[in-house]
Amino acid sequence: MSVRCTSLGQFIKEAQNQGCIDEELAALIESVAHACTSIATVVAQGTLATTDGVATEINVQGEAQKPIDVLTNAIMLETCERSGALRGMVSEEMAEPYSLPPGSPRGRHLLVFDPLDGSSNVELNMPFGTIFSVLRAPEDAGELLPAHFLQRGRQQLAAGFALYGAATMLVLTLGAGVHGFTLDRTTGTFLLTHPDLRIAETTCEFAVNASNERFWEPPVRRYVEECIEGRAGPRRIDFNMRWIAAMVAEVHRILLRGGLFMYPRDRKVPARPGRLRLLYEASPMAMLVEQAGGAASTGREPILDIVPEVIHQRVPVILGSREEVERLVRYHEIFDRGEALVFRTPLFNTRTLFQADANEAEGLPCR
Ligand SMILES: O=P(O)(O)OC[C@H]1O[C@](O)(COP(=O)(O)O)[C@@H](O)[C@@H]1O
Ligand SMILES: [Mg+2]
Ligand SMILES: [Mg+2]
Repeated sequence: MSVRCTSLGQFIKEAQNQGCIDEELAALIESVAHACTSIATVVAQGTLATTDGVATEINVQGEAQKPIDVLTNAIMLETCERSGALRGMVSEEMAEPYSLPPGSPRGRHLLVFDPLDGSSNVELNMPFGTIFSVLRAPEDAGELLPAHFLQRGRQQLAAGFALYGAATMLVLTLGAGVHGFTLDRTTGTFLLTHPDLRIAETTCEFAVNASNERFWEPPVRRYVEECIEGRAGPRRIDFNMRWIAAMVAEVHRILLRGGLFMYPRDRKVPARPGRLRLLYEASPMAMLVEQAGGAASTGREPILDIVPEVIHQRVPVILGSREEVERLVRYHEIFDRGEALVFRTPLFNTRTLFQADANEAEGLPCR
């Protein structure tokens, strides 16, 4: 059978036969894929899918909750609670964990998701997606508690996202590589079109919301400044920049052609350390990126090592091609040791001896 003919169902069955996943997890992944197919059908209707695109509520994040956020959340809940694989779910759109209704078949897993990532793109007909992560439920089957979801990213059993673009794709890891499936709309089946995705180790493309530059910490400012200086700067290479405003689409691009994505720590909202949520944005994406040979860090620790404190916790995110993430981590280390990070200011364009030496002294490759 050619690779292009392998369906998601066959792929999951094969993983089950090889002992990589059990029957319950297989059923859960099928349910998530089914939910994403339903969401793809709904969002393909564009603004016709909901009566209006105006925010109705403020969610637990303090962000405007649009009708399409509510609708996609309901599709995820209703489809996945029937899988027989779940004890409960956490969603970006719900303040508390969701317990299965009485009588629903129960299982030993927890599902965590962002039903619509990049919701500001919806009314623009630009790409957005759904992010999900699967955790093991604790053995004791008592009342479902938020604490049950507070597991390190390394404990994820599976993670992935659906991208609703011109084509709908499901990108998945079961802990052994990353595989991309494209929805065949004629049959409603996901087909394996991108097996074993690997992130290029080096890149000259980065993605960051540069309008936040004044709120960043010095290591991030130095990194971006060096990229922007291009061939004339210490990196000696011209970089390209992208910003789609949907993490799903940024990570998808990075899986296909390398790159760096970050939503770093900033001082824009001093009370929060980052914009993206750990459990259902940063952790699943970090698992995918690591499984594809890339790296994912806050700048100070690997995202997958963070022990969550609350279910809607936010963290800084820097992920993608390994060499670039490692460079940013080194810049954070230099800064945290109290050593100066010197900038060439655009106004005076000064190149200090320290900066020229610093690159060589740290062994940073000047390309
Ligand atoms: O362009 P901005 O406003 O900085 O925000 C973009 C970021 O916000 C997000 O859309 C947040 O996700 P939600 O749409 O789920 O709130 C990320 O996907 C993206 O990286
Ligand atoms: Mg999101
Ligand atoms: Mg969202």
